[in-house]
Amino acid sequence: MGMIAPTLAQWLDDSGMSTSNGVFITGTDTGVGKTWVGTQLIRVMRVLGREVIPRKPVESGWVSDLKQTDAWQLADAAGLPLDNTICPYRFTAALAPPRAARQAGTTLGLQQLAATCPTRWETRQFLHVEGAGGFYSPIAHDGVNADLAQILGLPIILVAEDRVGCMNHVLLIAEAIQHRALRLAGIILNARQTPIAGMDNRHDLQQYLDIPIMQFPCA
Ligand SMILES: Nc1ncnc2c1ncn2[C@@H]1O[C@H](COP(=O)(O)OP(=O)(O)OP(=O)(O)O)[C@@H](O)[C@H]1O
Ligand SMILES: C[C@H](N)[C@H](N)CCCCCC(=O)O
Ligand SMILES: [Mg+2]
Repeated sequence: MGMIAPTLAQWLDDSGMSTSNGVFITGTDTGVGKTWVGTQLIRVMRVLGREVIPRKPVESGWVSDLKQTDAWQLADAAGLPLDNTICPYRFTAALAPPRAARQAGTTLGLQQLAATCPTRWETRQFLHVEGAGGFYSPIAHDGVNADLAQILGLPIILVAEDRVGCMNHVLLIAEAIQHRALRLAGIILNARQTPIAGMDNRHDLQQYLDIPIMQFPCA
């Protein structure tokens, strides 16, 4: 994280995150780096003096090796042990949460997921909520990630994999966020693989979006 931290701290300022009460982290897809980026964001928020309250309201694809779970990684970044408050709904099937829940013989509603998050917290604290999958992925039997973001009313950070094809996904989601009158605080273009020569999605997207866009390097 060493190299990225100062840039990330600046980006958190530009996006208003460093003074926000929290964030809903969404993605253009599953596996784009919401947890990867999120853990680094949490660590920088702590350096900036905030106490982070991590939440992964539901995690499907839950594995017995706890350190591989999103919930454990978010808790660890926040300096907390993993407990049931951080991620109370855990399903082993690596499917969309409502289907994974059904396979486990239960159902999961949006209000149950919203209730995993505090309704009040202190100014020094920062609520970090990671959704499941992408912005329009179903997250409960009665709604998609966007609906949960709307109930929580938190500003949104959109994570996309920095590759050819991501601009379409980013712009579609930016429009959906605007349509729902939510606030898109910033975008992170995460290079899970070495980007191909000549590509500059940050520059190109910035022609369309007046919000801070940051690139995350491939580790
Ligand atoms: N910049 C990066 N460099 C190298 N590996 C990365 C990078 N970003 C993410 N990864 C790896 O890619 C995989 C997917 O990332 P991550 O789990 O953060 O995605 P996600 O969006 O949180 O997925 P999910 O929808 O399951 O929550 C992980 O194995 C992670 O370690
Ligand atoms: C199992 C995976 N890693 C996520 N937890 C769930 C992703 C659901 C995506 C559903 C979809 O948009 O088609
Ligand atoms: Mg994740």
